[in-house]
Amino acid sequence: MKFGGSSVSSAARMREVAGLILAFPEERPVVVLSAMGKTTNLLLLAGEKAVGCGVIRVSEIEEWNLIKDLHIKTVEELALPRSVIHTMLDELEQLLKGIAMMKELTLRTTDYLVSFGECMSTRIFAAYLNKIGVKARQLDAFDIGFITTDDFGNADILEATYPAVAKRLHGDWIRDPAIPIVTGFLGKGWKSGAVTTLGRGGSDLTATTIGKALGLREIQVWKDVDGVLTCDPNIYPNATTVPYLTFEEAAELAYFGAQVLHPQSMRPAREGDIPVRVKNSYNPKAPGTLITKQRKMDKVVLTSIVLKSNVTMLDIVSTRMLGQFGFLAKVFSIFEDLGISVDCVATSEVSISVSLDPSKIWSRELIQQASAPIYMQNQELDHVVEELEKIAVVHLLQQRAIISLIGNVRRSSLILEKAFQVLRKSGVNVQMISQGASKVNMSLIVHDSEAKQCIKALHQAFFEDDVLTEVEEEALHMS
Ligand SMILES: Nc1ncnc2c1ncn2[C@@H]1O[C@H](COP(=O)(O)OP(=O)(O)O)[C@@H](O)[C@H]1O
Ligand SMILES: N[C@@H](CC(=O)OP(=O)(O)O)C(=O)O
Repeated sequence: MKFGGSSVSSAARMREVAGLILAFPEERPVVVLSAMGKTTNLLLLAGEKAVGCGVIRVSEIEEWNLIKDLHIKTVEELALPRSVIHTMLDELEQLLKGIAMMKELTLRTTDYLVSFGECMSTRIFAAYLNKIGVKARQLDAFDIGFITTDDFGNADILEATYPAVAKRLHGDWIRDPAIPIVTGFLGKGWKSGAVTTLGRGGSDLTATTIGKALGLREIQVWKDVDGVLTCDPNIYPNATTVPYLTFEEAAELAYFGAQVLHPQSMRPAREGDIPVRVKNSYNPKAPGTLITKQRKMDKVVLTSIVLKSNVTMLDIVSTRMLGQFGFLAKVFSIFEDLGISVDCVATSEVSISVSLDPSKIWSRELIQQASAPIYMQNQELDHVVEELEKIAVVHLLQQRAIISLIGNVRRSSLILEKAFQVLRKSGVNVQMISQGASKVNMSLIVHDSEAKQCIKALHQAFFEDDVLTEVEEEALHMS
């Protein structure tokens, strides 16, 4: 069972979560927790401020004080001794002073800094369960076998993790049975031995990794929404719960920007064929979303609409210095060399249009907060364009958005017909379309400023107009 930051944001929420775990007394759950509430963001901001504020003023950093007050208040309200987090808070303050002294914050130090969030939430929660008579054991993921690449900020879990984690959790249980309370989001770099993080929202991946390692019956991820919804409720509040999804649909949805699941989190669940249930810790009676290998698709047209904003597109037209194969290979080798990942692709004989994954071009944290400063985006993009211009004419299109229509591939013509009808009525011009042969995702690129309005119009047409048009009825009958 994984509980996200919103589920453990206060003492009251921790009591609720304890209640949810105890509601299944016959189960032997493994619990994964994220940092309390917005602690990860606060730690990142505190770190950035420490770089420039000087050692003496560290104690005045607003975010540091918010973190300290929240954790102390939680410990007090749960009637736990302060010693539960005392050492952690002291170490965290020392670290912030160290950053202030060095006047620099490397990616490696950033990962160590944000790890305090999960290290504290799990210590508090395990102490609380023990206090109410439920035997629990706090575990730091980086100490129990989560071995990752050394890509600080966005590390990948290595294969060796599965046997190591299984051995440790089994061993612990046999020696001294207790509910494991594991830090989400964290790992240990295999070369550096330092703490790494799995990318924002990475606790989902921690949970599915444990699920696969132990071959569990089900993985539950508890959030603050009734499951995976038909679109982001912050963009359009009429979004409704999607009751069933396949791993493939969920992975596409997450990869193309739905914040509700970590992009890589479906992989271990799919490999281990372990169902994932997304539930709402604020509304536990709601059935949530069940994600499995297969589901009945005959009545399914569209499943969900996802938005990825702040996307950069490159329109690359060959100068014909290379043949067609050589051209495509060269373009992709440039992206590979610069470590840039491509989301959508459309090609013709002599040109290729691609959209670039914003989180791979510049720092994830800056993207998370808002858009990165323009000078920073441009510096990194200039380099790509410079390389590409050796073989092509390149047009850079910024502030674009990818609208992904996740749905039934066998209904793709129907979905596209309806989508284009809606967009035409809204006066929106689609700038690029991308669809794989057997994929569940059709992506449309529009201007960022029009994207939210498009999502609303598409949602209304696909999910709120109860009467299916003639075309749809016909298509459904033909199946
Ligand atoms: N398609 C979607 N379905 C559900 N939630 C979504 C979707 N797209 C974006 N969200 C946002 O994701 C949030 C839940 O994800 P997250 O913040 O990572 O939860 P947690 O911190 O509890 O793990 C929701 O509160 C919602 O605002
Ligand atoms: N605390 C980390 C990891 C995580 O998974 O968080 P959440 O479950 O609250 O999205 C983050 O904010 O990215």
